[in-house]
Amino acid sequence: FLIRKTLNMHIFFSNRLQYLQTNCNGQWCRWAGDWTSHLQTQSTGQEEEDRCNFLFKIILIGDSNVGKTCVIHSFKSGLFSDSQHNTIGVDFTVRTIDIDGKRVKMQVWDTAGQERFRTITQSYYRSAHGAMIVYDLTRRPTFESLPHWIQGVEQYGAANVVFVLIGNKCDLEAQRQVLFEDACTLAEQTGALAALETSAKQHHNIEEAFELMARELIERHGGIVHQDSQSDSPTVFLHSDSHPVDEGEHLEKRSCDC
Ligand SMILES: Nc1nc2c(ncn2[C@@H]2O[C@H](COP(=O)(O)OP(=O)(O)OP(=O)(O)O)[C@@H](O)[C@H]2O)c(=O)[nH]1
Repeated sequence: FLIRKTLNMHIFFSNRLQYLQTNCNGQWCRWAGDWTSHLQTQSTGQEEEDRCNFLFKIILIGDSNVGKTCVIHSFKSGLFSDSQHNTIGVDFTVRTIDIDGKRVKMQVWDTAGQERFRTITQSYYRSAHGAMIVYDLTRRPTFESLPHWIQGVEQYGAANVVFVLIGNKCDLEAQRQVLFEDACTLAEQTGALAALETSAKQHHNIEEAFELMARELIERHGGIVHQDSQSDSPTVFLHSDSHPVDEGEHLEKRSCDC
């Protein structure tokens, strides 16, 4: 397979041989030339916030201090803080994004990377629709433990969970210990949807990572949109306590209390 590496290219799609290109500030991106991504930021009040077309649970896993919490904060608020406490157990945050006019609620679960929380965190894998497996590209050992994390997803997660590999801290280029090509190779070998490099600090590729996941999940769930009898807008849900399902299976419609 092709790996085209440019300075600004940090995302590789292992299955589709398509490339999302983005400049270093994440100002633009192009996916096989057919869409331009600028996630619209949402939430214009509680009522608006409560209405959504899809709900997906995404779990972030990976070694301690790779930047999972910072990635999530960056996604939620665009902010970065140098001083982060280690996550204890699990935590979650929610943000609704707009994908082609559909409101997609992303329930994002942050997990502790420390070994002592492993039993607790693994119990959350099962209900995740997508997993972001994060390593720190300035620390090679965090990349080398990815197969172990992937194995955990395969063992404890649902059969069809979508996962991506995320090399965080790409703002620290001078300290890089993992080549992007190595991540691409691993992504292809393990069936990951994509390999991406992000910087939570510079908010680089953060939106793109979550949008990529959302688009894939919508596609895998058939992109089926049922008409909600209560409103003009089409609404479809995965239960907030749902498990990932085979394509087109068990999509549930309900009022939005996600
Ligand atoms: N330079 C740089 N530092 C980062 C980035 N993301 C996170 N960090 C720093 O890396 C350290 C660890 O970040 P966390 O988000 O707490 O890491 P974590 O993976 O959630 O750690 P656990 O909660 O122990 O699993 C913190 O000091 C952050 O400031 C980044 O993109 N660039």
